[in-house]
Amino acid sequence: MTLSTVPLDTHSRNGVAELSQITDTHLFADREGELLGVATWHSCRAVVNAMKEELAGCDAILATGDLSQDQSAESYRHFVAMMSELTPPVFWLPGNHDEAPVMQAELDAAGVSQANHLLGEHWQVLLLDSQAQGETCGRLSEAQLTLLDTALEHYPQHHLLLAVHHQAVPVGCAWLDQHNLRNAEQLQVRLARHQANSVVLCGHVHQGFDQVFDGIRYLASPSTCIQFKPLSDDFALDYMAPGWRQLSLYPDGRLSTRVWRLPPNAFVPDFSARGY
Ligand SMILES: Nc1ncnc2c1ncn2[C@@H]1O[C@@H]2COP(=O)(O)O[C@H]2[C@H]1O
Ligand SMILES: [Fe+2]
Repeated sequence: MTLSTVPLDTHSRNGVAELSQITDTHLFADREGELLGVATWHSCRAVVNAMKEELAGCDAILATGDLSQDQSAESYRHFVAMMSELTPPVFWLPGNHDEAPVMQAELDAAGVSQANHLLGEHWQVLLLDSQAQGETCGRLSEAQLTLLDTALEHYPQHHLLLAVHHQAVPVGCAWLDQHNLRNAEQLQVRLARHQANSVVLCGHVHQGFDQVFDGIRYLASPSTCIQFKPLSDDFALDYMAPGWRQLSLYPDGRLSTRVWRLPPNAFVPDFSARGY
């Protein structure tokens, strides 16, 4: 496994790289398929429609896993069909619900980039695979950690946006934090040695999150379908609407970001559900 690098062209002003993140679409082969009362194709459709309005100047879109709920080829085709409506190139990594070979085949066939490293003038974006076969939690293999080592060795002055499906720090939901990135410290020791800024971006937790631990900023983002309630020990859904994240990467290493959401009460889930 080697770095597959593509240029991160900054079409926007003053060398600022503009990215968007879409995550945890949980699509089914059947467009009417529901996850806890939310028809995930329809909620993803609505998010993508809303995203389109905000993509002017966007340089790349990051899809951070759990794209499928049923691991079907058709579910990935639905994803690709929606992404093909967007102008910026899309880059992806797998989540615990994904079936990586099926996903890879479908995304390859559709020409979605397999690159795992985007290199701009001041920033690099690295997409890592944290899937642990058959498990809900995540783990970075030696091969994935080597990718990180290589990126940091080759581009020590570049600020790093590291995208990975699982959360590397607790988000404060006990039931979700048991499904975390198990060897997060392997990542953290490497980022601590990096001379430039590091920001870690994940999906998986279906909620907005933005906190700094030991000088590293950790971001998580809403799903395009169901949302999990922040700071709940037991499984709990949230009233917040589906959404996505927008990120601006500045030449001096600053990163500004915001979460966009559909209007309140769009795609209300079944609040009696206790899990899936
Ligand atoms: N009630 C529950 N308790 C613990 N884990 C759960 C529960 N319900 C679902 N999960 C798992 O937690 C995961 C969190 O997000 P995912 O979409 O990856 O998939 C979810 C399920 O695999
Ligand atoms: Fe997940």
